[in-house]
Amino acid sequence: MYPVNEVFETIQGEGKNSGLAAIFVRLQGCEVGCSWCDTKHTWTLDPALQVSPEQVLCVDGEVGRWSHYSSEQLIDAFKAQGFQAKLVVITGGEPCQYDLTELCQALEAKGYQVQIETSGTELVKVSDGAWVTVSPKINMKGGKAVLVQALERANEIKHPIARQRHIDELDALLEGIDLTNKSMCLQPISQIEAATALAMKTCIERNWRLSVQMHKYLQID
Ligand SMILES: C[S@@+](CC[C@H](N)C(=O)[O-])C[C@H]1O[C@@H](n2cnc3c(N)ncnc32)[C@H](O)[C@@H]1O
Ligand SMILES: Nc1nc2[nH]cc(C(=O)O)c2c(=O)[nH]1
Ligand code: SF4
Ligand SMILES: [Mg+2]
Repeated sequence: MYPVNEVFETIQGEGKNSGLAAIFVRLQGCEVGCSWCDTKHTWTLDPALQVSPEQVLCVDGEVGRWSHYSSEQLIDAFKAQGFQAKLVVITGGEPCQYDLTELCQALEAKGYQVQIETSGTELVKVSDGAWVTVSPKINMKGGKAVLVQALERANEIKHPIARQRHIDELDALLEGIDLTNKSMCLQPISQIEAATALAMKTCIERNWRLSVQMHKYLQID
């Protein structure tokens, strides 16, 4: 069973899959504590905020409520909601605090492509076919060996940046990691103008991809 904060269908707004229709499954719980996190309501698994399964089948806003779901119950819920998307994005919170292998396999058996959004602070336990996006949280919980496992498994590295220091930290982190076949993205933190300008400049220099959190400009979830 997985603690689910919200399930909704929208357009993937980040990374290489930007623009694709996607079902989002947001798992509750994260211990990393990024100061600029845009989903702080997912940090705590508060027993007082456990609700019935039907209540998480819509966007949460900022409440932080959650309910337990098995893989089969999630797939049944997608059907009951009439969702059409073929991409399922598992995010959080930090989804990799849970072993996601069985969930990925159950979704893939039903024909879904699975994408995982993770911080690299926990070992990545997913199916071989899952598209893993690592948004590395440097100098935070987890430690170097865990982060290296996540970076090596990553299909995509999507780094949130505001200042040059963040790019320098990423470069140091990626030393020794084989980037062949990895999609590289820079994502400006919180639509800050200077961050966006720096991300664009660096993406042009390096032939990387700009990820602007399209959903925030579109004012959708
Ligand atoms: C909310 S996190 C959940 C998944 C996982 N905990 C992680 O950090 O990758 C989803 C994505 O949003 C990014 N993010 C969170 N807050 C942001 C912000 N204020 N500006 C830009 N990106 C942000 C994260 O870096 C991550 O790529
Ligand atoms: N539309 C949309 N795209 C997203 N891509 C990653 C998201 C996330 O919160 O992990 C996210 C999200 O919250 N909404
Ligand atoms: S790791 Fe992800 S969910 Fe956790 S605080 Fe950082 S951005 Fe937010
Ligand atoms: Mg988000």
